[in-house]
Amino acid sequence: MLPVIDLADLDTPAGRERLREVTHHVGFFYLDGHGVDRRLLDGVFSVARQFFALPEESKMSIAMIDSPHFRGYNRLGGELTNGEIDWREQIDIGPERDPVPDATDYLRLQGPNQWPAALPALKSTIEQFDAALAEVGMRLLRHWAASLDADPGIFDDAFAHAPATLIKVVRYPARPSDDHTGEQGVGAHKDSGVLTLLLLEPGSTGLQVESEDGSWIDAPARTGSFLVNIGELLEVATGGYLRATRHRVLTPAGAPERLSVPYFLNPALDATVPTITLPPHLASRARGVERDPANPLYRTYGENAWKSRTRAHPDVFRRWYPKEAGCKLD
Ligand SMILES: O=C(O)CCC(=O)C(=O)O
Ligand SMILES: [Fe+2]
Repeated sequence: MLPVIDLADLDTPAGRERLREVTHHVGFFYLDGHGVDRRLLDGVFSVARQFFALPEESKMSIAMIDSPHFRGYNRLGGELTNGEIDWREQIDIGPERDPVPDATDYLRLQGPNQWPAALPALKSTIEQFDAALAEVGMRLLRHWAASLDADPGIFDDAFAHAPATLIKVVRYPARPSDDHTGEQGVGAHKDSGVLTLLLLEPGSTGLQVESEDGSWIDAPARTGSFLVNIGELLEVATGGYLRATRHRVLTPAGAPERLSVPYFLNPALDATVPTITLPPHLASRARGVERDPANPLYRTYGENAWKSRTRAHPDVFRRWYPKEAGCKLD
């Protein structure tokens, strides 16, 4: 089973050292003691269920294809990971801001969300969820910084101004037992930001995490906990000391429905993630940042985000940025 960490234990040096070592080796853990009200989390699942139960045309009224900022709903089959179709429908929600005038490159990700007129509670519930999780995420980040002998506030500047958090509300439909077309719920990937807090429905299965020896371990839901993992930018900031762990969701024939709400804490689009100078006893154990020609890692968050958004949603990329998409995708 994956390790469990209680947020309250991180106030001691021993607790922080454990956080650091767990994230060095495994990169994933269950977080207890986060203090987020259970009623709020139940409310998130309740609006998620209501949204996915809406008629197709209501859901498509906020389709991502209509957003130049990659916000909104994708139906089953609307997203790719590793070039393969994922078996999930989802809404992507980011910070509610005006678009940047004449934006180029990744600044085009800034803009308004799309909210369904048929379900006003979605917006208010997600706003409360966002506020609660931002606080938990920032606390964790300060603990990580301290555990690496860095100034606990080293990440604050990058986050304080216009963080580009992404929230996904996701449903993997049950796969019929006679559907043998594939088993990719979401393909194996690293998260592209700094840190992810994943809210899972009690009882949900299908998520797997890659261990250090390359085998896959199951990460079932644990009641009352968030599942936490780091993203590529923390791997970059620590020279690979902390591990952005590859993970995937399997939905083989007969798999039950799964709902999840990943909360990706990210810095400002134009923020460059600071590099932490590790003390010698840690530096000697840093593995360096993984180099994968198919997945270049950038220190500016927006560049990383643009890479992953355009790759996951080539239809949106082509519709709004046809010239650029033509060069990259064809
Ligand atoms: O749905 C899940 O449990 C995991 C989703 C995930 O890894 C992602 O969206 O990045
Ligand atoms: Fe992920």
